[in-house]
Amino acid sequence: MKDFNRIFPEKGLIVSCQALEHEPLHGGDTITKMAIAAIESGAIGIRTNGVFDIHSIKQVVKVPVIGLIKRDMPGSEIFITPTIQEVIAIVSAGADVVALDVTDREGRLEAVKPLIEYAHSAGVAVMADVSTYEEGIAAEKLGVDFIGTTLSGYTSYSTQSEEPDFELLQQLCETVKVPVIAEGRIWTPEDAVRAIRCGAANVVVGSAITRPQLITARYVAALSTFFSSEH
Ligand SMILES: CC(=O)N[C@H](C=O)[C@@H](O)[C@H](O)[C@H](O)COP(=O)(O)O
Repeated sequence: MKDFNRIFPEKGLIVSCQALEHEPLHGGDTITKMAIAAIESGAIGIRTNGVFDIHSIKQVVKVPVIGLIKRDMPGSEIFITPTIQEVIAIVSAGADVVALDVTDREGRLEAVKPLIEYAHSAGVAVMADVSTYEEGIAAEKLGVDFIGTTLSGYTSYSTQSEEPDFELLQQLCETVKVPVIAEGRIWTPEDAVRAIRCGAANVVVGSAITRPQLITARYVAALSTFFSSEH
């Protein structure tokens, strides 16, 4: 088990900087610049996807980087760091923490064991992205270093909501010994503070800071609602 306090000695904001191929900010050094901007403003860590961005961000920031690789596997719903190949690539790219899916789908709770072992053998911590309380408990038993509420709302059987899953966060914080990271649909500074009040060790914010297309869409939707209600 890694020493969480050594990786993130202070509580604070981790900014998720990610753009998949179909997203407008994908490519070049855009995501690295996002990460630099986040760090300049006080973020204590970065979460990012893919070997290129992990490696490039590690060259220019001193804060810990949580790395993941999203990969579509035919016939599978497991998307975040599905196999050991991705773990090896994330470790080689220099990430301080590997994030991976620890959901109760497709026998994953068994299949993920060698992925966790590999990261630990390389001296790299593991963040378990879970969607339910039971998965969080299972993740702790598997020896992960911290647990994120990342996948709540993204499995068919988890709570579906537009809001962050504060209930899951609170339940996990009250039960597990490993630090719990609040992640998923945190859109306001108030949400972030509420997450810390629930007992979160840190808060990951992604789209609300680094996906301008989604930020823009929220403003456009609010204005459209207003204009349509005028008539
Ligand atoms: C479900 C999934 O694939 N989540 C991904 C995990 O890395 C990212 O796309 C999210 O941006 C990240 O979890 C932060 O969440 P939010 O963008 O809601 O602040």
